[in-house]
This record gives sequence, structure tokens and C-alpha cells, in this order.
Amino acid sequence: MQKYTIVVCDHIHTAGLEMLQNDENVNFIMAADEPKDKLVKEIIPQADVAITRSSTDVDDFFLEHATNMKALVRAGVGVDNVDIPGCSKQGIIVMNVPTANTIAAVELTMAHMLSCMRMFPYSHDHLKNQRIWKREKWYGHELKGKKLGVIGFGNIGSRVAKRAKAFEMDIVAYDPYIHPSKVTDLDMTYTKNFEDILACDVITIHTPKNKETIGIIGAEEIAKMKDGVVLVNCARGDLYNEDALYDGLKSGKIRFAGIDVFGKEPATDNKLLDLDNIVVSPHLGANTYESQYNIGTQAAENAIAAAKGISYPNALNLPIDESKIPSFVKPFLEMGQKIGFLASQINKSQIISIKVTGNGEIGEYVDSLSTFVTVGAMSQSSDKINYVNADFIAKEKGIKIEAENLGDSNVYKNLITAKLTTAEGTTTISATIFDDGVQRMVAINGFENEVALKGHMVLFKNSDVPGVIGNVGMTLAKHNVNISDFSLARNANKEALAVILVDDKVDETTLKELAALDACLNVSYANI
Ligand SMILES: NC(=O)c1ccc[n+]([C@@H]2O[C@H](COP(=O)([O-])OP(=O)(O)OC[C@H]3O[C@@H](n4cnc5c(N)ncnc54)[C@H](O)[C@@H]3O)[C@@H](O)[C@H]2O)c1
Ligand SMILES: O=C(O)CC[C@@H](O)C(=O)O
Repeated sequence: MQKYTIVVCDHIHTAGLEMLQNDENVNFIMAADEPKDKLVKEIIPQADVAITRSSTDVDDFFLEHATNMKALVRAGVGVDNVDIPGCSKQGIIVMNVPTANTIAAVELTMAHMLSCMRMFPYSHDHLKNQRIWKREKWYGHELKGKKLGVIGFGNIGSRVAKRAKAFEMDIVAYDPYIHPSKVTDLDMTYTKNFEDILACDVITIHTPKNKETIGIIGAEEIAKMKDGVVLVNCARGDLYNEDALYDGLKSGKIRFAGIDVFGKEPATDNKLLDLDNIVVSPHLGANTYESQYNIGTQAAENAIAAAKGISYPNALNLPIDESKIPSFVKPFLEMGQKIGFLASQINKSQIISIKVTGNGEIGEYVDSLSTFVTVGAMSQSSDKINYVNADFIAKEKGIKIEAENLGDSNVYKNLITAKLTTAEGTTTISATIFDDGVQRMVAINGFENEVALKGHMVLFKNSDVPGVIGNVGMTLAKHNVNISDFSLARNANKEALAVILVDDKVDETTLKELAALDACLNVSYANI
């Protein structure tokens, strides 16, 4: 049985660790408590996939030892500590878990904002630790009626803005990369003029950390701000220049700052900590049980899918220019990989050709789709295949790859079809994504079975005679296999195909018993 090594480099929720532990194809190494030097030199060389958080830098040193690695999952949003071009050069697919900690970061931002306005941690300390009851010392300010400048109106920034609006603040948002209506539809002000942000009473930043945003607030910007401005940063250290922030706080130009993130972490010797008009937390934006559960389980699920070559959810270094593809295309690419993988399990044999077609708007992206289908189809036979090398390796093996845009679709808004021909036969699978976002197969080998592309499935083809479904159900029940979904389709040749989603892996003995049923034409098992 093929085993993949997944190394967990930083602490993730135990639910995620259990998923890794329980997967029979996964050899999982928990290395979060290992010294970084040992982790990188001794453990990383074994990894097919690594899961990291902000405490592990994926830099030259890491990559030099990641000799086996084909994918890396950043259990969180920010990838500023991951050398993505370096990973691409080594054929390592980088994925993040982009929205699982959004709410945790949003709520921490609100906590910082309120703490700055009311100096809450200081009055708490006064009473609780110093036992001083001095109400006249702790006059704060209200959020109501104040102008909040939001820099970066993405997942977190936009939600902070909504919550701040509930506090009756006036919101001004600066984000050159979004459509202004995303802001104005919420009855907030959109600006392209950064000076409008500098004129606000409270400023919060929610951009990624990159060349453009490092130091986006420096001494010059602070000088232009209102006296007594409040600044919050729960995104990344160094977005506010720390020296300028320190000087502004020291002089009182900045009344208060709420800071979760620092240029250098751990930040125990940061000079900002010496000030008494700052509220700080040790990079806790993602630290809620809810968010860590979501991140841990999604990171584990994605790492397992990547190790097996099923899919690379939220891949950040795709071999296509992401700025040129609309957002609806990405899930279709992921689904393309899944149907390639499914087809290769049904027809396990040497691959001869792969043909991918697209109907509807998705048809324009059929070349990229064919790369993804190829990765899925070949990952059973090659554990080195990825988006970067798929076309090259397929060519080397003499596999013919074709892609065709079929134009408008009569039935589905968008439809992709993969036809995989192996030495044993041909499997053709069509799939689409409806408005509910679920990736669904809608046809297989001429049968119109509709079923979600997820989990364990049994494909049972039979002569269309009475009593077959009952016998199949009984056989599965006898072997303790629980059915979660059942889709039946028939064709004009008096044949039927059942695609049965089940809770667990189906073993060879069960499959043999199913194959021995009178009406059975063939049966196969697949897992995606
Ligand atoms: N403190 C924590 O523990 C914690 C937790 C989660 C996320 N984060 C950080 O929060 C930040 C935001 O995360 P998100 O999930 O909202 O990301 P996101 O990608 O959804 O949003 C980022 C937004 O910033 C905008 N942006 C990019 N460059 C900009 C620029 N120069 N000026 C203005 N806007 C710009 C983008 O257009 C986008 O809308 C990231 O830095 C992330 O790493 C921190
Ligand atoms: O907890 C972490 O690893 C950091 C989380 C956060 O900063 C992120 O970018 O997702």
C-alpha cells in the first residue's frame, strides 16, 4: 500500500492530527516541538507534504532539505514567510487555508479597537493586580461617530468594517484591488486617495504583507494623521513602520495602538512593549478554538488530498496567471483533477490518452483544465506529478492529451468532461458545479448519475432486471458498509449503473461478492 509522509511543523488542532493519524495511506510525523534545525535537517527530507504555520519559515534552508516534497499547506492565510517562487522552482505546490480564521481575526481586531478606546487592559490591571479603584483615571472615547479607515477590504477588512458600522462608525475603505461597489453597497465610503484614510480617527490595516504594503504607514503618513489617532494592526508586522509607530506613540500623536503582529516574532524584546499607550497580543488573530478546529481539519484534509494527488485546494502557485482567470474557474480546475483521479481508479491501467472538453464559459479555460485532469489521472501512477510538470511527463510517457472548447452548453451553464483511455478501456466523466458550490459528477460512461465528488464510492453496473438494488444493499450491509448516497441511472441497452457513496473503504472481499451477483456486469471502487 502506498504510504505518504505528512510532516506537521507547527501545532494544529488535534482534530486535524486525528485525521492524519486515521488515514491508512498517511505516515504522519508530529514535529511541532522539535528544534527548527532538527526539523529541517532530519525530518523535512522525509516529507511528501508539510503543514506549517507562521512559526516555520519556508526559506532557502527549508527548501534545500525539502527534497521529496510535492506540496506544502500553510495552515492559515498569510504566506509572507513562504518563498513561493522557490517552491515553484522545486515543483512544490503551496496551498493556504484562506478563510478558516477570518472571524477570529475580525473579532480580535474589534477587541483591540475597543481596548484602545477604553484602555480596558490598563484599567483591568489597575483594579485586578494593583487593587486600585480610581474611576476618574479611566475616561475613554466612543467608537460611535468616529471615522474608521480600513486599509484592505478583503475577508477580514470588510467584516471589521461591517462590525464597526454596527457601532455607528463612519467607514472609509482603501483597497485599489476591489470594485468600489463592494464598499459602497454597504453604505460605506470607498476611496482611492490614501490621504482620506490618514484623516480618519481610527485606522486598521488588513492587507497581505508584500513589497507594496511593508511600511505603508511610516513617519510621513503618521505626520499627516489627526492628533490623537488610534491605530490597529492585526494583519502583519512591519505594515506600520515600527520605529515610526514607536515615535508617534511616544509623542502622543498616536493616542493608542492595538498591535497583534510584529516585524520580528516572538516579540518579547520589542521596544513597543515599553510604552503604556499600546495594547498588545502575541499574534493571536487566529487563536480561537473554532478557527483552529477549522484550520486544523481543513489543513489536514488538504494535505491528504495533495499527498494522494487528488486535488490541491487553494493552490497559490498555479501554472496559470491567476489575475487572468475569473474566480469561478478555480473550483472547476480542482474538480477537473478529481475527475481525472476518479477515472484513473475505474480503469486502472496504462494511460493512452486524455481528452478534456468544456462547455459554457469554462470552455475558454480548457487548456488549463486538461493540465489538472492530467495531474489527477496520473497521480495514481506517479507521485511526482504536479501542475508544473504534468504536460511534460505525459508527453514523455507518450500519453496523448487533447483539449477542446465545445462552446455553449444546452443543459448546464458550465460542464467539463474528461475521457480517459487506458489499455483496459475508456471512462468518460462529466461534472459541473451548481450554485450551491458542490462539485458534482453528472454523467459517467453515458449514464446520467448525479453525485457529489467526495469520499468513497462503489460503481456497480448491471443488467437492468428487478431485485438488483436490494441485493447490492444487502451485500454491503452484510459487510457493514454504510450507504450515504445512492444514484441510479439506466441506458437504452437495458443496463443500469449505480454510483453508491459509502462511509468507508470497501474491501476486496465485498467487491468480489458484489461482482458475483447475477446481474452484475462490472463493479469498481474509488475514493476521492
Ligand atoms: N493576526 C493574525 O493571526 C491573522 C489571522 C488571519 C489573517 N491575518 C492577516 O490579515 C491580513 C488580511 O487577511 P484576509 O484574510 O482579509 O486577506 P484577503 O486576501 O481576503 O484580503 C486582503 C485585502 O487586501 C487588499 N490589498 C492588497 N494590497 C493592498 C494595498 N496595497 N492597499 C490596500 N489594500 C490592499 C486586497 O485587495 C484584499 O482585498 C493578511 O495579512 C493575513 O495574513 C492575520
Ligand atoms: O496562527 C498562525 O499561524 C498565524 C495565523 C495568521 O496570521 C494567518 O495569516 O493565517
